[in-house]
Amino acid sequence: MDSLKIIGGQPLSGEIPISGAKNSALKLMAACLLTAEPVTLTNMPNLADTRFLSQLLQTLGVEVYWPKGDSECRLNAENLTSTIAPYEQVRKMRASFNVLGPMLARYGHATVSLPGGCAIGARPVDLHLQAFEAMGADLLVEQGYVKAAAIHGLKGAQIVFPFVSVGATEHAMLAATLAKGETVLENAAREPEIADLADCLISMGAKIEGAGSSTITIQGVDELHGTHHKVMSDRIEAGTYAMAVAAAGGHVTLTNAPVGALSALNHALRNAGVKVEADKDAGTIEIETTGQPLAAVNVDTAPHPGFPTDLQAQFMALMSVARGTSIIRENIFENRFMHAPELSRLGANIAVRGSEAIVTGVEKLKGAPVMATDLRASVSLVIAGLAAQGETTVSRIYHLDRGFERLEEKLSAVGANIRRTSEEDEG
Ligand SMILES: CC(=O)N[C@H]1[C@@H](OP(=O)(O)OP(=O)(O)OC[C@H]2O[C@@H](n3ccc(=O)[nH]c3=O)[C@H](O)[C@@H]2O)O[C@H](CO)[C@@H](O)[C@@H]1O
Ligand SMILES: C=C(OP(=O)(O)O)C(=O)O
Repeated sequence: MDSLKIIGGQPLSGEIPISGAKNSALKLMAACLLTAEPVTLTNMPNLADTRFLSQLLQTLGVEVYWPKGDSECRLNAENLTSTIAPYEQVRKMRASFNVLGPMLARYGHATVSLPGGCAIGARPVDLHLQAFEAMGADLLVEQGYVKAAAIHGLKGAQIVFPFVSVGATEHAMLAATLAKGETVLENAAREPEIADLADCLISMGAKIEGAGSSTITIQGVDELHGTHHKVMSDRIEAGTYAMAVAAAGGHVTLTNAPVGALSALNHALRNAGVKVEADKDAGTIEIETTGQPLAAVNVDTAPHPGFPTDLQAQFMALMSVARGTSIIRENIFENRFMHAPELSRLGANIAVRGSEAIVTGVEKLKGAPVMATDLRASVSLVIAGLAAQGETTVSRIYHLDRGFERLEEKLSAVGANIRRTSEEDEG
């Protein structure tokens, strides 16, 4: 199993290119199931998650042309050979559940295992299922699988989500593109990845209005066609590197950055005393520290445009070295503080009380062996390791490989002392 060895204390300087967004790419890949024509996605991130989904799509009969390391991926779902997505593949990743809606909408039936994903809470799929039922599907949940049928096709519906769900919004939108009549999604998620998915679907012939707002209206069409679509840049990756620079110190420009999608983080970083310059035309975000200690800042995670839960662990690592006490509230997932005890191994002072973490900044963290527990928790340990004195070893980094493309290469290029080791290297 691979680990990362980090010698902290090096300031970072230079440029970090931001990859395509994992959380957008996965739903865009699922969209290929809606059409018999090829869908070509560019700016695709090469990640364990996107490669897993490509394997699942191939199991269903999708022809995938995606050479190793390439950022262009061509998907052709002309002839599906199966509409059953098996447990062994779906359990690995939450977003693989999103193949259900497109297959149900195009073929009138689909059987998909209940999903896996990061262990950050219970993560039921009841809102997804309620949306399909409202669209006329018959559902049976049996032996860990959702069996869905809509023999005469899905029909448009008025769906009011009781709370905001990114996955359910995307899933209902995907299915509604081929339903008969109008679907209105109320209290829809407003994450930038939803607008990216809608843009791609519109370029395939879908009729969608309001994506990016809390009411999305979809007029179903009879069929969709192929398209070329560029995956949006990863705001979580960009935010993570911004915090790595803030924690380690230095001056870095993030290129191909999702300018405009990170306002809650930028606001928090500026309040902490970090210089943040976003240039929309150039697609860059410049991050620079002043040499002064960071100020403690409170954050509450919330659906977009609030502070993203996927940046909460990284912000906790940053606040571990700020001056004063910050309160971090996690409002989206009920079990997303697993990085706190690991950060404490490096000397962080964090008390967790329910959905609140009280972080009292220390002057210096000290390197230690730590273990990654989920994707964003893992990268928070990398950030802390970059800021710490001495050597930190982060083990179980297969979590990191799910969502960060060439992490150690990108960080080394700006001066970080970080390298990947495998058990064989250790002898
Ligand atoms: C692959 C992907 O894009 N993952 C992202 C997506 O996850 P995901 O789409 O799973 O997150 P949701 O927005 O759906 O989850 C929000 C909350 O709603 C709950 N819920 C959700 C659906 C449902 O049917 N019932 C229910 O109770 C969840 O348990 C959670 O507490 O959005 C999250 C919130 O921004 C991010 O942290 C994840 O990185
Ligand atoms: C929680 C995440 O992913 P998933 O929803 O696939 O578990 C994430 O990207 O931070």
